[in-house]
Amino acid sequence: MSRGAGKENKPQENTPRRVTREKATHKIRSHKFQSVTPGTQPKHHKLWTSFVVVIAVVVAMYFLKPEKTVNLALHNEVVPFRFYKRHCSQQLLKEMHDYPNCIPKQCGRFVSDSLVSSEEVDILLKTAKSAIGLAGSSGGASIVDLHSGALSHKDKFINAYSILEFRKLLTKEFLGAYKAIMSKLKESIAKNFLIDESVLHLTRPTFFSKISNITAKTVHDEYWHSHVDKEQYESFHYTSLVYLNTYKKDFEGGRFIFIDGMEGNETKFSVEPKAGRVNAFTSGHENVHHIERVVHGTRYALTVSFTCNSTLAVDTNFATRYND
Ligand SMILES: O=C(O)CCC(=O)C(=O)O
Ligand SMILES: [Fe+2]
Repeated sequence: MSRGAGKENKPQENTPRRVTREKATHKIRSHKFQSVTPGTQPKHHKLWTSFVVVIAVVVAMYFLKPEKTVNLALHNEVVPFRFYKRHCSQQLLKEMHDYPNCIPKQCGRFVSDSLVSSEEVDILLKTAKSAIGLAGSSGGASIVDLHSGALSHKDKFINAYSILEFRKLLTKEFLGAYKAIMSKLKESIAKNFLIDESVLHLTRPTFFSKISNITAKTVHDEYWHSHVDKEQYESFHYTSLVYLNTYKKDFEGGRFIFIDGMEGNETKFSVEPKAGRVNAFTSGHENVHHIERVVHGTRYALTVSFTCNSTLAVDTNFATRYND
């Protein structure tokens, strides 16, 4: 371990290392009570110093080891399509037992910048800003779910459909873009997880989110905890996210992070949000994730969920009755 000790007790040919180490230890012990001449440092002190330094470095390296973060998609690159395969978790397979045709033939995650057009993103972002702007959480995270009408308001939720201005936001242009995006997401999820599209159903919550660095006031504002979507939202089997604005340009922090592996030996995969980018994945334990805290600016996204359970399906024609 210590270079000094190695030199001083250089083992003879055929001398087992263990014996040599014992000698070194003995030597150190036998010097224990020797007096020290001021200004000089006895050899055993040097040995101890080196030993302590080496231990400190090893401990520091263990605790300060650089996090293994792989970039799945950077904000300043164009990702036509990128798939990262994962083994399906046992929990997900067990839970999907009742929906055999809906079980993914491969689990994992994919990112695509080519599914949603910039015109569609503009329409979604404009509506998300206006809708959440009608109320909004007093903490850092607000949502509006178009299907249930849940809209964050201070420290609770109100029904957005009770607000006339909200209903007016559901224009034909917006609903057309929303429906088109839903069907592209569904098609792409079915294609990439190798299932038939007919077994997938849009479900809720499917919602716009707005995140800023305002201090959390309730648990609903604490968006940064790592979680499994299947546990957080029971209806989810497949999750997709459409980012409506861009990391580094519109906000700092707020990257989406997949966390693979056991605690202490994790590998993280980051997806940097970018306007129009889709991030989709199977909703089980194979895709534990969290959002990094937003430290500056405002992040907007749309969470879209699909279920295999047809009794939990929601309709994209949800708003037509309010819009005639
Ligand atoms: O907005 C995101 O990037 C992720 C949101 C999320 O993890 C969730 O809604 O469960
Ligand atoms: Fe999530």
